[in-house]
Amino acid sequence: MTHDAKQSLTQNFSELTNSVNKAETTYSFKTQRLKKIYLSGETQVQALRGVDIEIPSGELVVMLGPSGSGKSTFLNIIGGLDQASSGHVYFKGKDLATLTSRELTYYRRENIGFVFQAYNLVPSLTALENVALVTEISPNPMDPLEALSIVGLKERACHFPSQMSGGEQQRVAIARALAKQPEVMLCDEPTGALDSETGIVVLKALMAVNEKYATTCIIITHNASIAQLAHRVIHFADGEVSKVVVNQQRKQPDDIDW
Ligand SMILES: Nc1ncnc2c1ncn2[C@@H]1O[C@H](COP(=O)(O)OP(=O)(O)OP(=O)(O)O)[C@@H](O)[C@H]1O
Repeated sequence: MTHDAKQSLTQNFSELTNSVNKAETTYSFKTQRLKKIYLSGETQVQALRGVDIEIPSGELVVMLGPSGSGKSTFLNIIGGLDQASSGHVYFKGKDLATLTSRELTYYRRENIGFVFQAYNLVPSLTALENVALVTEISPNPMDPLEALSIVGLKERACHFPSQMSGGEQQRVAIARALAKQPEVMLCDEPTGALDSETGIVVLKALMAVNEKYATTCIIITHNASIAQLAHRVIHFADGEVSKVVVNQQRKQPDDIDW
């Protein structure tokens, strides 16, 4: 695609999201009757059974629920990695279902930072180069070194992934997601592979991102203690939201029992 075509698409999407009803813009996401059915041979799996939820901008949200309750499916759909079978996802008021696949690519690239349990760093690139990979294709990136500094790794910028611990590699992955200055960070089990001490450092990095940039952070975890850090806790059960709890008091990562 030519540079002009890219610019035009980017502009179109910005116009789409900027032209939304102002009342909607305090929410990063709203979903309505969101359903997802996976077909596996002759079997149908109802992963989401009609999820209605609002996720306010700037919040740190934790999603809890048993294995298979639909958390990752939900995250993948709101992140534009997968499509719902029916229902709606509104990002700042704009229905994702109306976007072409190309617009969806721009939506993901410009608005969403992904962090997964696997760090997915390029082994032959330094920490700084891994972060710079993303900033090179982002319209509004921050300096990669600044992103590394927010996660406490400025001094490790020239190190390769093999020279870093799991927690450090995950912090590089967070810096990489953060460096494009996304509206939202979607984190699927970001501490799943880490011991408690390292996990706490990673959670501190995510909280720093949420506080410093008001980035909406949505974190899936199996560790119920992590819910104490959140503004809002969304419980999933059997493809539905079973409960939403707004924490009146939040804890700091150092104060939770892992
Ligand atoms: N690509 C797929 N094809 C078929 N079924 C799928 C697919 N992805 C997920 N599922 C099924 O959908 C349901 C919800 O899965 P999902 O991964 O969203 O749950 P989860 O709450 O994230 O689980 P976990 O905590 O184990 O990651 C499960 O029954 C799962 O087996």
